[in-house]
Amino acid sequence: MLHLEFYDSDQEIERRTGADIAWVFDLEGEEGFRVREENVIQDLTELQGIVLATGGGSVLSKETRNRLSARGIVVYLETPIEKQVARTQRDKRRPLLQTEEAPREVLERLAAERNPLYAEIADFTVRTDEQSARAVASQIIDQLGF
Ligand SMILES: Nc1ncnc2c1ncn2[C@@H]1O[C@H](COP(=O)(O)OP(=O)(O)O)[C@@H](O)[C@H]1O
Ligand SMILES: O=C(O)C1=C[C@@H](OP(=O)(O)O)[C@@H](O)[C@H](O)C1
Repeated sequence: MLHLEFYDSDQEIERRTGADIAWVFDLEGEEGFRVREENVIQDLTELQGIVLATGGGSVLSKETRNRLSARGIVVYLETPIEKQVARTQRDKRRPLLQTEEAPREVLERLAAERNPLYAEIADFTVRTDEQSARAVASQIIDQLGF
């Protein structure tokens, strides 16, 4: 049976810094966070036999996009804005959403900038709004042909 190790770029940043993501944003701003994110993804994409969940903003880096495309099979988990709003509304750990601006507007702005970048590197896309996380995972496994 195939065994894949799971990594998450945010968790890896938190492990290396000993700080949570919100704290990294507070101390170093988004710019500092993005440098850390790029470095972590550079290291993790050197590994084999892993599943890597990246932060949603990681694709803003061209180097990261190139590394993900070159080293892995990229699955774009597509979620409509409506669902993104619902799933994040009680979560206080997302610094980009802790602003005066309405979450929906922020999410729409981020989507407009990022969706073309997700599309650019995705090997395939799975919608996450119509099914449970388990069903999404099973659909990905089917698509991969494992
Ligand atoms: N397919 C799904 N069905 C229902 N809830 C989901 C699904 N996928 C994610 N969620 C929920 O949405 C929230 C955000 O998910 P998360 O995986 O943290 O998103 P991301 O890492 O992309 O920001 C979590 O509370 C999670 O349980
Ligand atoms: O979209 C973004 O820019 C971010 C998404 C977060 O990760 P998730 O996509 O796992 O929520 C985390 O990296 C940080 O708060 C910034």
